[in-house]
Amino acid sequence: MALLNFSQDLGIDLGTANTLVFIKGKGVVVREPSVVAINKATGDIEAVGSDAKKMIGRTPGNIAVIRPMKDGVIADYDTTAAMMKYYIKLAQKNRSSFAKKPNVMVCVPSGITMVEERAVIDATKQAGAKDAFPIAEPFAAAIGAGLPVWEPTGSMIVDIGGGTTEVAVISLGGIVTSKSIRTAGDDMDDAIIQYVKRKYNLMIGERSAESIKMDIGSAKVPTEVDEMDIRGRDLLTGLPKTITITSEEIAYALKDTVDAIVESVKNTLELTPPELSADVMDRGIVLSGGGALLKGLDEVISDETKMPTFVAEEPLDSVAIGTGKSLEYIEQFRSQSKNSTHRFTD
Ligand SMILES: Nc1ncnc2c1ncn2[C@@H]1O[C@H](COP(=O)(O)OP(=O)(O)OP(=O)(O)O)[C@@H](O)[C@H]1O
Repeated sequence: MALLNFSQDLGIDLGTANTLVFIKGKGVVVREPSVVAINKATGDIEAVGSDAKKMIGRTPGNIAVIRPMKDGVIADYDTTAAMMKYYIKLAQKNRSSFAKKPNVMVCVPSGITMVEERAVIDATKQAGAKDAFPIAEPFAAAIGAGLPVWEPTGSMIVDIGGGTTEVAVISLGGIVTSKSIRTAGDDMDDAIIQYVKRKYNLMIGERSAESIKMDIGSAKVPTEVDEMDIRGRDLLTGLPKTITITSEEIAYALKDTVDAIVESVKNTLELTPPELSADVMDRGIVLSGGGALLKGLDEVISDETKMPTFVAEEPLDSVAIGTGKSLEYIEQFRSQSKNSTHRFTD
């Protein structure tokens, strides 16, 4: 019975774009979009994750597709709790009915307010956690990217997600300087939508904008120009129309967002004590999160800061892996943080 009665603790990357669940000993077992489709009449959940994401922009009037997280924090509490419950169940599908509720390490942006953080803790408990421990996202990302966060040396991480970009310099198990801006991948998609609308009078959806970004998007004007056909609704005639767009145009559309990200990295470096800056100079800046996959972003950051810059090995999984690895320090989190990341980030 003792074996059946064990609890399998979880690490959760509750992201604006994607939610990932990590189980100790197994690694990342759930990797799904943070999207839920709800029947407006009954309130029932129709689909969660990739099935719900496919419905974006394609639903009949009675179904609403919701992205319950915005800018890294909970925008729709009940839907977030329901989504987490679904993913926790999915992660534990072979769990014994005698197993105890899991403790959950869940990431939150470093710029989160106390109220926003409390909502994440409560939603995680409502979703089935025995106890929930918030961990600052850049700290988790740095652990997941394999940086030596516990050592007396400066490690710099830039985590670019869907809703937030988190920049932090970490040493001796704590965040020394950090900056969290609510500008990231979603803003890139929006910039592409606005550019196509302004230049071509063409309305495209957020899923199309995201695939343009992933296929031909880049942080700087590319030396070899790519082209892509995109379809949308002509705002003048109201009819469907196809246009061809170039990677040069997309780099131009993304410029303001990329500049904001670069600026946040520079601001953090300016506030970093000199010894730690010297460490970062030696070891380089590490980029994580899906936004790190934007072509040329590492080069632009390196050019602008004059620091070597690398993309983490599995940028989309770094935060989840970090929350999972932190489960080993759960007692430390329990006594030190008393459920607040603010002690780690202040
Ligand atoms: N190849 C790619 N090129 C550019 N952007 C990409 C690529 N792959 C994924 N992305 C973007 O990465 C973002 C999602 O990253 P990630 O899953 O790390 O975010 P998140 O953790 O859900 O968000 P947040 O940390 O802000 O809450 C999306 O905006 C997605 O479009």
